[in-house]
Amino acid sequence: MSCPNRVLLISGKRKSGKDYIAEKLCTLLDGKCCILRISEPIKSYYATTHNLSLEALMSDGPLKEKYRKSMTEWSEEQRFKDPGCFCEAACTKAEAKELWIVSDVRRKTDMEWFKKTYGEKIRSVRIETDLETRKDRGWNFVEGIDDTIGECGLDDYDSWDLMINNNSDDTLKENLQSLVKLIAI
Ligand SMILES: Nc1ncnc2c1ncn2[C@@H]1O[C@H](COP(=O)(O)OP(=O)(O)OP(=O)(O)O)[C@@H](O)[C@H]1O
Repeated sequence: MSCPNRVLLISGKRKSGKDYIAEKLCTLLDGKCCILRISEPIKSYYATTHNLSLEALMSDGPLKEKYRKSMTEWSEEQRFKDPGCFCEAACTKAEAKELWIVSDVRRKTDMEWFKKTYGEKIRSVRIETDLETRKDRGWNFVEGIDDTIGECGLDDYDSWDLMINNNSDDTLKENLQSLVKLIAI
């Protein structure tokens, strides 16, 4: 496993814009970072066993929604055996870069694993986005997803290093500046 100087953990509700912010930040830091997704090893398994395109599962398209529930159930079984298994699998595959951005931290066990593994290198951000905006971006309440630990596990976490609003691009520049400051090595 390669070792970065900084690990930025991004959390937020579905369609809050975690990937969007991660990609904007990554582009701004041109070449110094890479984005990790804890969901990647889960989707990788699914793509292989269901003969699906991993790319389509990773993107913000309908395939991801179709399999989300069943992937969540399978991943819960794996986490029951080893809570950090997908965090570890995502890090094992990551490129050697100064900064890793983990764009889908969803559970307290994720936070715990990263803190235990990368200690002082960790910075965390929670993205807050209004319900109406998330709906405009395609979110709607799905029983078995939006009321589970994978979506609500960090709702009551109160030790974020930074909280940002992502309701529109009006605050994007300001948000990116705050993030750059936060990850200063
Ligand atoms: N500030 C923004 N301005 C315009 N569009 C945005 C903004 N933030 C996010 N979006 C759009 O909203 C949609 C959802 O964003 P994104 O996929 O980043 O959310 P997410 O939190 O990663 O969602 P999920 O948890 O479902 O993976 C995308 O189409 C993205 O382009």
